[in-house]
Amino acid sequence: MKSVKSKQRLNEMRTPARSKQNLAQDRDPVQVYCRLRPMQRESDVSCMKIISPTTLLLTPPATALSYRNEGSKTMKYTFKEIFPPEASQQEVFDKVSLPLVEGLIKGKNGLLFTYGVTGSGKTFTMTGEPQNCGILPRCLNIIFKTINDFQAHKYVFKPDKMNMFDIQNEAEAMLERQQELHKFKTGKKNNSNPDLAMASTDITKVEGINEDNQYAVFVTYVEIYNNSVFDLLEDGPPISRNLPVKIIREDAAHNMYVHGVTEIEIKSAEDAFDAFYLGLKRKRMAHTTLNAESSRSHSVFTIRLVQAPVDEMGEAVIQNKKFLNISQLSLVDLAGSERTNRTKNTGQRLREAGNINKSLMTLRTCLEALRENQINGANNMVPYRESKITHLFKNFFEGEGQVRMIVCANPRAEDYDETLQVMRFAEMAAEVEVAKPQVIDVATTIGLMSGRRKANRLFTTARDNMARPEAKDLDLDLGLVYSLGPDFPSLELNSSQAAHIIKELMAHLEMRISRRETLKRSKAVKDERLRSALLDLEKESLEVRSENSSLRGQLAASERRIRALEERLTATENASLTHQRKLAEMTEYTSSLKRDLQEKEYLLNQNKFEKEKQKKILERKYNHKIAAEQEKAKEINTEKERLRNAVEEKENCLRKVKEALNVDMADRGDNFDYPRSTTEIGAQTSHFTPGSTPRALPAHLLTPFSSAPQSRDTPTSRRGVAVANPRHRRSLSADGRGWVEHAPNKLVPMGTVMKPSMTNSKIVNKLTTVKDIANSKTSKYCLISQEQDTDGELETKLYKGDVVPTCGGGAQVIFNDVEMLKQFSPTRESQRLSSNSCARHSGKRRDTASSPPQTPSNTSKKQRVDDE
Ligand SMILES: Nc1ncnc2c1ncn2[C@@H]1O[C@H](COP(=O)(O)OP(=O)(O)OP(=O)(O)O)[C@@H](O)[C@H]1O
Repeated sequence: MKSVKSKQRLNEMRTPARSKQNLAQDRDPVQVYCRLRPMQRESDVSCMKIISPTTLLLTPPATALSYRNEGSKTMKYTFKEIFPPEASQQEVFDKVSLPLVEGLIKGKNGLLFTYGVTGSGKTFTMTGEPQNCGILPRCLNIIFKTINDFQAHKYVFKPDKMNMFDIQNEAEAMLERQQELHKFKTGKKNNSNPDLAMASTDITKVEGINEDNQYAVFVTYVEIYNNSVFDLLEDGPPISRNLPVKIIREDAAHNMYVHGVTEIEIKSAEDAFDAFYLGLKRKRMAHTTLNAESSRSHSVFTIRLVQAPVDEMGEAVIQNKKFLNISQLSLVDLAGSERTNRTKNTGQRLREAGNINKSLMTLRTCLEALRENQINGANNMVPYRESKITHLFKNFFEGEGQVRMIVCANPRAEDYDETLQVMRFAEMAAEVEVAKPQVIDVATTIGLMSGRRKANRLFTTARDNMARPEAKDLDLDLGLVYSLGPDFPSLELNSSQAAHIIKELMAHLEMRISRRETLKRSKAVKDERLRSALLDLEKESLEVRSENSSLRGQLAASERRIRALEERLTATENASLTHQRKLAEMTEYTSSLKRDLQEKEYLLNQNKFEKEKQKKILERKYNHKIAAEQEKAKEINTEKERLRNAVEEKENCLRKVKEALNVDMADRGDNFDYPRSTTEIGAQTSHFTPGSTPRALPAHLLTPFSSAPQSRDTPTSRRGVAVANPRHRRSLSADGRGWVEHAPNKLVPMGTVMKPSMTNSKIVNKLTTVKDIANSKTSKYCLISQEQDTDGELETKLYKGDVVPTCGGGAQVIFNDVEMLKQFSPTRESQRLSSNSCARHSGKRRDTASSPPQTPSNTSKKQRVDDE
């Protein structure tokens, strides 16, 4: 009979659905929390104030509709708890969701939904952000942390497509795992998401897990859009316009479920995130296809935890579907409520808004009806079926479970009217009561002792340890496993087999009695052993105690020593502090010195830089000057070239004249022999050109008084035509530009008529300073010298040159002409003969083919010599 009863209890405990008899059960109100989001802009005005951890005050702004109707009447709303804008995700999770997860682990159902105006933070609260995850990822994390060591192998529990689960044995499960492995190898894609950073959130375990159960987690993710249910985890192509709409059905235990929904078995939090992100991705793709927005749909993520007890050996799951416990936690992110006339939506949006508002209104109506029924004991029909969302969660309100709601609110005044509606709904929802879930430990009802799995583990460890060589001397009794044997056989008494069943039962009971006796005996032996072990322990304990008291004495002495050391340490620390202070001062002083040094180094560098700059400027200037000098030298060369050309031209002219004269004389019968060429003339003139070879010039061009050339063979001489050489002036020829006349102190007066005279000149006897020639006025230089020739005649030479400024600021004299003045007596033969040598100049003698005219009046003769 006991077995029948336990069967009944098992059937009751399996699902969230409870029939009307639950009304008599303990009930809990729907727990409503409120979370305020931070204001987006500083200019936003808040219409809310938290006046206590549970009370919120709403003040209507002048722009609100309700202000027109009700004036500035403030409204107070009470919640289980209010989370201010600065509340963290962890805080919200700990207060709201952790108890639901604890319930789930213990086999209880839970429903959590976020409700609020669009943009009030529902999704932020439920899903969160990658680095600041919300309730959903935290739930997944903590569930897996808790059940990790007690998970069943994959496919041991398998959805039966009717909202229940089958249990497979290890071999079947392994076969399916292998098939899955093969599927993966043949290219099943991985949906891992980079946002999995959420997985790293550090969350501790939930306490109180039943260690004698094996667990498996299954998830589904559906979306309710325009009052149609879509499966977000369905395999296949991304959601298209032909969305397969799912229907809601009731299972054998009167639980509502989405028929044909994809339920994925999850083995780790990472797998769960993969599934969640796959759903999110499909949701976004679907919304893009449908041109919809995420806030326009309700999304429901359901975690189902299946647990079943392990057998008496503590190893495998008991292969009995009836022992399964299925608990579920549904996390619902409701679409944002809004007033259509405020958003001015049209077309598709208006339809969406209409559907959202309709489903939220249905939720409200259902809760109102429930509340009425609960308060007044009425039996009004609750219109769950009018909306998919209420239809799906009917069991939570009709059956057992914990229902929690987070009302998200944006405190800005703009949202006041919508927020007011949300608050009214929340107030009403908080009055609805839901039956407290009851959970029965199946194992105890069927006589299984707790700690089976632990015992099995210890047993296995001990057996493994015994196999180790160091344990061979140990006397261990692994003994019996304390179990009364297999399950009771079927106890259903029907007339035909009653005798047989009773017989079977008697045999079973006898076996159990004998087993009990054996166990008792074994227990007595073990008790005895335990007692002696305890005695040994007691003895050991006494020894330890005495040792302990001696150690205490030592400890006290040590403590005294430590105190003394501590005092010394304090004194040393004080001294150290003083030193540190000094060190800090010195460091400060050093750093100030360093700063000074750096400043000075900086100035030094600046000076250096300035100097470099100056140097560069000077170099540039100097280079300019050199370039100018070179330019000038080039000009001079060009000028010289021009003059040379002019001389050549004139030479040509003269040659032509000479030829003409020759012809003329020949006509007249004169036989006058002129030199044929300039080489015959022998007189050479050279311009001063640094590095150039002196060029030949006809002699008659070199002498100011040169007459027509006369042949030596010719007895008669004839005066030639005086030709003016523009370059070679005769006496008084110095032009008017600034001359420096450098003459010896005592010039011998010669009493000549052809006295060189230089106007605008400066006479110096000695060049003492550079300024004598290096100034802007001086451009010519003349050095006058007097010597005696071999005949004792006085010879005056004028070395003439151009003063050219140099780039260094000085001047150089380039000698380009020598004038010579010489007197001799016409009566002296020797003097006459030597007249030819007059054309000679120190080291550079010129031979003139023609002699100057031998006239008495022409006693003074001047010859020009171009010299370097
Ligand atoms: N408590 C909060 N702290 C910081 N930011 C928040 C908070 N609540 C909401 N937000 C921010 O506000 C914005 C809107 O939030 P969210 O998308 O969660 O609103 P919603 O109510 O889900 O909107 P909808 O109904 O349109 O989907 C997001 O950028 C989110 O990051």
